[in-house]
Amino acid sequence: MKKNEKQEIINNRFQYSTDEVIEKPFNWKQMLRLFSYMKPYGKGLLPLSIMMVLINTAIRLVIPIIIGVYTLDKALVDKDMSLLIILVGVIAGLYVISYIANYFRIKWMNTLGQSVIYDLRKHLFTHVQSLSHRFFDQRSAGSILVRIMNDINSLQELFTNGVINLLMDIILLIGIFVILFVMSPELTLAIMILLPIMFFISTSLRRNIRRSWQTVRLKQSKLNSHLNESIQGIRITQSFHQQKENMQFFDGVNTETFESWRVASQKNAMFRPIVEMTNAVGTAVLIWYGAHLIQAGTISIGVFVSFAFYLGMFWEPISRLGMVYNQLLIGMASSERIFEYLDEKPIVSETKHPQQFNQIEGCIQFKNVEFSYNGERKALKGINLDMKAGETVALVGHTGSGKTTIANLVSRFYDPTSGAVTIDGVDLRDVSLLSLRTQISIVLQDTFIFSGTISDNIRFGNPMSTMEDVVAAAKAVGAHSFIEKLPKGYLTEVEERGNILSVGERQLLSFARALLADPKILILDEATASIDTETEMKIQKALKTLLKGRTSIIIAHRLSTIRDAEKIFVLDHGNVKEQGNHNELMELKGEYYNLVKAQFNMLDAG
Ligand SMILES: Nc1ncnc2c1ncn2[C@@H]1O[C@H](COP(=O)(O)OP(=O)(O)OP(=O)(O)O)[C@@H](O)[C@H]1O
Repeated sequence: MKKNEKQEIINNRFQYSTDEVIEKPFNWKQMLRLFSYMKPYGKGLLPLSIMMVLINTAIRLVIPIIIGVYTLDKALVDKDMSLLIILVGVIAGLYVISYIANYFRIKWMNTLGQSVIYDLRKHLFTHVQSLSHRFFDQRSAGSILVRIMNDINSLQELFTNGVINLLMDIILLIGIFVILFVMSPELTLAIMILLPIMFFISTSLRRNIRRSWQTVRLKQSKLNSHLNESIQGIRITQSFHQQKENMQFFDGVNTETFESWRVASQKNAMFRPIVEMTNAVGTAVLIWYGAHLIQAGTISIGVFVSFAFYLGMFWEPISRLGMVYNQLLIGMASSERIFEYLDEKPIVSETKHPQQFNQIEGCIQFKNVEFSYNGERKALKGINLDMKAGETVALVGHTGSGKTTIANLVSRFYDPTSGAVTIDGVDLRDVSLLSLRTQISIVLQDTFIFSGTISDNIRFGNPMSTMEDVVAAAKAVGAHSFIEKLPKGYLTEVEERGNILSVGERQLLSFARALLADPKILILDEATASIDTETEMKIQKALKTLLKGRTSIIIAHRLSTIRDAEKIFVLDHGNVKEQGNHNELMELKGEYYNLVKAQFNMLDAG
């Protein structure tokens, strides 16, 4: 294979659904929404910071007048030394006040900015946690991370410096303009003629820059998705010795990110030279036309000097406004993406007055339930299921037949496309989600273990339970003996995903977790598919304890584990093909019989 072809294959090996470019014009409504996060500080930090800004700006505006008009034109011309000393003292005093005001402005603005970022991140994370499974089906974990971390971080600069700089610069500009105009309208107009030219050049750059920053965000999101996936899948990568290829892909994405940054910051950098060029032309106009006005006796030397001071001060806020505008553009792109998540409604939502499930029997019914994940292919095609309270029900069927989908609907991670799922006769759409999920525990084959101690993991569904409860639950499901052998027993720290534990041990842990949560309904998805016979026997014993007194749905490929189930549903392409207990179904000599026989033959052959 040619080198290029190989690179092409590598470049296409991972496809990440990147966020589409959200291309909208500058949106005041959105800005207001963003700034509404400052509202809680509207009576404290915000007015205090604004006050500091006003003090600082007023001082900066008044100093050139004192220097030009009073020091030069009065004290020096009149040779009034005592006035000169007073004026020097006043200027020094004003500078000290301005430094102090500046200190507090920076301090308070930083606190305000950090607080806004804290609130926004909290709001976004709380909201994302409440979203339905479909939201997470459609997005990579990496791209969600980018929004909660990077997009919010990029607003930090805007809230700590941007907003207040904007205010300060606008006041400065208006102030300077008014003062200049009062001092000499002709000279002001001569200099200001450059403003529209500058405005025109900078606006044409704006759109361009905005797009570039959006591209940067997209590339970053792709990079994050790949990083996240690479680390999660590192074991598979290493076992298939694909590190080099992975690195090549990473390198490609990394280079794209770098390139997009380069382009965006290059465009960004063009603002300053434009401003400086205008500054130079402005100074030339001032010297040429100002000298002419002095000669004509229209303005004094003091006014001319004040003008020079103000002109020096004038371009600085203009150039900073360009920077703030960029921050606003980055902020716009980020906030659009943040608000897009915040506006996402959970597709599984509660009615206005949902019913509380406090004490339930646990009788589950599926009535003509049809369901499709994507609106195209049906995962369930109008099925009817009847599970009595306290019954152990098994779902079997070939891969993709819809078993997990049934479990998803019982937990109401999705709503049926048509038909209804009921518990104790109540449609799940009318039940409070919290009260429903408190009644249900799910044990997945790929048990998720969180970073923390073993006991924290068992306690996950019932954080208030005592250590005695934790140990009792572990003993009941046969997990106690292996936990005891761990270096620190129940206090042993396990990292994310529980890598130090075997699959069977993780499963026993999740059984203990489920038992401690004491649910009325238990769902075991493929819970015993990947363990050895000895562990399986242990787990069978544990299961007996676990299933007692609960309605249990077991999804298992190992048919031996469901022999005792009161009812077995055999699924086929989203339909219920057969139902009955083990003996009835064996007698039927249908699909179930064939499945059992196939598995028996396979074991025999093995
Ligand atoms: N999140 C999803 N988005 C889109 N389609 C999905 C999703 N989850 C499952 N499907 C599809 O729905 C169908 C039923 O899937 P389901 O997970 O219920 O099968 P299953 O019987 O549990 O399979 P297995 O035994 O392999 O776990 C399959 O065709 C599957 O491809």
